[in-house]
Amino acid sequence: MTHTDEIIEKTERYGANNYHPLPIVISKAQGVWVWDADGNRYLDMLSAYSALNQGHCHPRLIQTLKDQAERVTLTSRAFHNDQLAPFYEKVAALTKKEMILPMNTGAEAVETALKAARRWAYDRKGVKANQAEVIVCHDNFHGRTLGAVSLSSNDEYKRGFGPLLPGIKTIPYGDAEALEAAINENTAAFLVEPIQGEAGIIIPPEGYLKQVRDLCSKHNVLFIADEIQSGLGRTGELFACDHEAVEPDMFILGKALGGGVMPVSAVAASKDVLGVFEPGSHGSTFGGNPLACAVAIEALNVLEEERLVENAKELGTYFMDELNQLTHSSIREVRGKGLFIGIELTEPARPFCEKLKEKGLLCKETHENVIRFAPPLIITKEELQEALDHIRDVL
Ligand SMILES: Cc1ncc(COP(=O)(O)O)c(CNc2cccc(C(=O)O)c2)c1O
Repeated sequence: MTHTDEIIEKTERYGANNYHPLPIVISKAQGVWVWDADGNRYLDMLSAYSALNQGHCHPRLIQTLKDQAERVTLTSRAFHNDQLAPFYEKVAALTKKEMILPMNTGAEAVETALKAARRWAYDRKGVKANQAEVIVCHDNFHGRTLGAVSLSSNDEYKRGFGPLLPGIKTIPYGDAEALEAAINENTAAFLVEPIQGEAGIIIPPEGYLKQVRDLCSKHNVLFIADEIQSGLGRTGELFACDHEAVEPDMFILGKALGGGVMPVSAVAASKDVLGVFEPGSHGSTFGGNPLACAVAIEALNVLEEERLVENAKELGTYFMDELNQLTHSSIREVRGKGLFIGIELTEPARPFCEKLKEKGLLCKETHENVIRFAPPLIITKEELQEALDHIRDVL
């Protein structure tokens, strides 16, 4: 039995069966590369679903982690710490928002956004108590907590977890008319992924985000952009909303905000929105901890100073052009923006992901028949060409 086999056997013996991972055990990682327990090297084309935009174990992030870990790691919010204010300042400048609320996971930030939107509806918009509604899109993915799965249209995410949150309306993605029809005087917010990730890299029609912006302004509804997966350079712009020069009322950030080193998420909005929270109304033990904040500040510095957004735009265009020349009969569509790309097949994608793994390329199927490619944004053209060599062998 190999070391890989031993690890997988123990995982299956003790671990809850809530994932179906590829049969690979990663024991080392650096940049775009990972190594399995038996010393085989792979090109990571998934980036932990866009949490590793800066690449694995970025030296600047590891050094920041070590330095901060020797100073202070956690204070709770019962006291100030010297990393939180600089984190606030950095994220506020990045999002052009007045106020930030720090959390840890993406789902926690989504829950925060839902609470802020509902309270804003009651305290600022005058919606009657417990009547606030939030509009979301079919095939959304906003996390696995009970509030987040209440938003989902996917039964496998919801079965057996009821009763779920009331006050949720679901409309087709990309349909601005459906949004206007769903809005009423109780609508607090429209929560949307500017590009849907887990649905299979679904890009809305050109102009959709601008229509959303105009409708939400017209009807005094909060436009909340969940940029946890699409943000921080992934699509070739800083935020996916930037493709249409649209400013949402609220950004939800996560994943690469922590540089793939620490769980860090945040909600960014105006004082009018995030000012609805008063002491004791919301919080988190680890939210805004100094270790996470120090790493997040450096993760954003790396994003800017290593020009990762520009790299994603330039290499994303190259990658898409090359993928569009594939001729495999099972390819239905190649779609994406920047280095956020999906190949939709006419058959299950899993076997192709397993073949690519055998070639030394790691990716994962999403929604059964889509292969998603989302490499770290530090990837070079030469590394992308190596990935393309493997992809051409399989597709
Ligand atoms: C758009 C979006 N919003 C919220 C979340 C939730 O973030 P957290 O996972 O940090 O709570 C995501 C997460 N995206 C995502 C993608 C693929 C797998 C998984 C998984 O739960 O294993 C999660 C996401 O892609």
